[in-house]
Amino acid sequence: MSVGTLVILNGTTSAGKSSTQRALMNLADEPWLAAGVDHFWPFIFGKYNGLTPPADQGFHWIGRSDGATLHVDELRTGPVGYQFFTGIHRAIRAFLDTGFNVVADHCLWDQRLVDECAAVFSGVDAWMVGLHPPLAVSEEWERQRTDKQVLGMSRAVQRLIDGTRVEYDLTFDTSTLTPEACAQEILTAVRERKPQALRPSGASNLSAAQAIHSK
Ligand SMILES: Nc1ncnc2c1ncn2[C@@H]1O[C@H](COP(=O)(O)OP(=O)(O)OP(=O)(O)O)[C@@H](O)[C@H]1O
Repeated sequence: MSVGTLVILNGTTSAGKSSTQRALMNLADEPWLAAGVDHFWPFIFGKYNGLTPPADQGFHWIGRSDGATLHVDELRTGPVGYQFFTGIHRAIRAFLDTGFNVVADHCLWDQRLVDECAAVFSGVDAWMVGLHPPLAVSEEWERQRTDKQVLGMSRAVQRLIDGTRVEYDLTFDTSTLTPEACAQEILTAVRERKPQALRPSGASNLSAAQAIHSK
């Protein structure tokens, strides 16, 4: 059985990742699974994700809640948060190993996550796709959302992503393209060439890969 292809859609919150993911699944001739952060988030949703302990061990949002809306200034990831991401990456790898193609929404807000993806998805055709509308646009989409009452998250996560050394096979300004146009271009690239951006870049990556494969 051959290993499936992976498309990682990396971008801040309200960047258009889920919209592009849905479009890709609809446009593709073969099955693609949506398996990304949004889908696994309910696994940890609760006290390890929020403003107060024990969220400092998971996903610690620095900010305030005024009851209806969470105002976020900063995000910090604790050991439980990193462990959770490792589980997500390995679960995606398990789907790929069954032969499924996977399109994963992700917020690679830490170089450690980028390096871990390079290790876990070693040997997979893994496309790194950046979805980057101007921050003012993702903040406007954030304000308009009815499914989340959170402000400031888009800016906080964008700042973290900007601090990584992630490289991309493709990038899109989702403020100027429809999700369908982005998805079509990704599917064409997947058909016609090989991805190159996600690769181990140092000794720490090698040791991460060795650690994973020796388990
Ligand atoms: N190209 C676009 N044009 C107009 N609105 C868009 C576009 N892409 C996304 N949006 C809007 O922005 C909001 C967030 O989109 P989406 O859920 O796809 O983003 P996301 O990156 O997956 O966000 P999150 O990480 O918070 O789940 C939605 O209300 C969506 O309708």
